[in-house]
Amino acid sequence: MGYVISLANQKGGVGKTTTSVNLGADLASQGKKVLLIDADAQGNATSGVGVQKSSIKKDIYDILVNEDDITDAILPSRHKDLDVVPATIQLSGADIELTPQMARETRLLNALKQVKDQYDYILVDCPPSLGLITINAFTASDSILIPVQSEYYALEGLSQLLNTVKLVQKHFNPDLKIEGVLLTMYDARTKLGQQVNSEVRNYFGETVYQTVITRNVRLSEAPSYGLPIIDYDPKSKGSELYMQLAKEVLAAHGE
Ligand SMILES: Nc1ncnc2c1ncn2[C@@H]1O[C@H](COP(=O)(O)OP(=O)(O)OP(=O)(O)O)[C@@H](O)[C@H]1O
Ligand SMILES: [Mg+2]
Repeated sequence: MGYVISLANQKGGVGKTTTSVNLGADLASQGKKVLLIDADAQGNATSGVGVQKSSIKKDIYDILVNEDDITDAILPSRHKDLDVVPATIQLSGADIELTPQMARETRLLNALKQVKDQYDYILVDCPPSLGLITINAFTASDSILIPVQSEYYALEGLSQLLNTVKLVQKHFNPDLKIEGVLLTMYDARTKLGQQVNSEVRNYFGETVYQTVITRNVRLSEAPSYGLPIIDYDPKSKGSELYMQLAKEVLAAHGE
């Protein structure tokens, strides 16, 4: 049965998509069957795994708003054992369109029931907001992985995020857990980086991964080639670190 992990933080540009794409590809490289769900209208996870816009017939908007069959939206990525449900700019109107609809929070949960047993892990790349799309992701998830950028105000907004988790636990998904907190774009040479690292560990304790993702220019280049880092530059530091993260995630699941 597929284990569903949402990658979420309503702060923009903290590494949600980079982590979704690379953790997804690395779990697949470790022999897992992975489905990556792009739940952001920017469609960065979609292009990041090499899916061409012209090959998209249905996308996550059709699943959430029209309740179309999710199997019609799933596409293979260029990485073995990594499939994707793409997103397009269409999704930008979904929050407003969903608002007056029935069972608007459980659309993704219901859609995933159909394909859950075909995957080991399902990763949902959330948008930088706590709106209905993120609520759908949390309602459908077993757990949430929170990327935190090693910058000033790293912890800002996290209490709001945790509050949304609590609301979803209360109303829709009592078993929702925090999978882990991941420090991203870390620069060990700066005092600030070290400070944020210890602040985040003080706040979240054991939940923070041992693996810390440092800044690595290869990680920012890979998406423009439509490749996860393991295919773009497997020997890079970024690739090594995301593989380490994948192993840490697997170990936490007893694998
Ligand atoms: N470890 C890293 N080293 C260098 N660049 C990185 C790293 N992680 C992410 N980036 C770059 O930083 C930018 C933001 O990352 P990403 O798109 O993963 O964040 P996000 O949280 O998904 O953003 P959004 O909130 O807009 O969806 C991207 O250009 C990405 O390539
Ligand atoms: Mg993103």
